[in-house]
Amino acid sequence: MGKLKVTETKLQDVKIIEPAIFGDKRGFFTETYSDRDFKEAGINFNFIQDNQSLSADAGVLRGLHFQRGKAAQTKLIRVVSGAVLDLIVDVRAGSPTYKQWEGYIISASNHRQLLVPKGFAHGFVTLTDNVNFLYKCDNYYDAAADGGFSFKTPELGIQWPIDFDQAITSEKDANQPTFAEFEKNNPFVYGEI
Ligand SMILES: Cc1cn([C@H]2C[C@H](O)[C@@H](COP(=O)(O)OP(=O)(O)O[C@H]3O[C@@H](C)C(=O)[C@@H](O)[C@H]3O)O2)c(=O)[nH]c1=O
Repeated sequence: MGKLKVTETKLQDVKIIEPAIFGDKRGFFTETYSDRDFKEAGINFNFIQDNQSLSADAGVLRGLHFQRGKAAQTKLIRVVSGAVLDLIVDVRAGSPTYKQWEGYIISASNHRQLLVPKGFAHGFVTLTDNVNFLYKCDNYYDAAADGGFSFKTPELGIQWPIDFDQAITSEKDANQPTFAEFEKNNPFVYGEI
């Protein structure tokens, strides 16, 4: 039995990973990332950048984001304080789950990690104050390749657990193009990224 519990999701190539947690009277210990164990579990990426964001309040909404072209990123995300609803959309044209979305509760207490493949738009909304959100990426940040579309995407039927009037967002995210605009020049093709 491996140290990692890996669960497939309804979205093609998206996995939830739960490392072993060793609890005792002091608290717990866990290996949050072992290159060997992840590769043995079939999760074989060359993660080269680690990111952290702090969202001070519940109701912060970041997304929906991706990097285009050669700068596309696989992300391995987790939360070390608080809780989020992490929400991703498969935007790989030709994917069996194209345009499908799913939300996952990722929290400090459930120790879940989410593997977000290249060609997914990614975002999250904080469900608590003081969310420290960590993620590994297999490609460097490239401001020129940074992209996104609006979290308000009625055509995708996304159900965010928040009233958009209450969401705390960046200026950039408040002014992202619509999904329909994004789709006219969708750079992601299933099997080619
Ligand atoms: C993402 C990123 C941002 N930055 C800089 C750019 C900017 O000045 C500042 C804040 O950037 P943003 O507003 O884009 O940060 P944020 O809205 O938190 O962006 C992140 O959102 C989540 C949902 C993701 O999926 C990530 O890939 C990333 O897009 O940090 C870097 O230097 N390196 C990075 O890797």
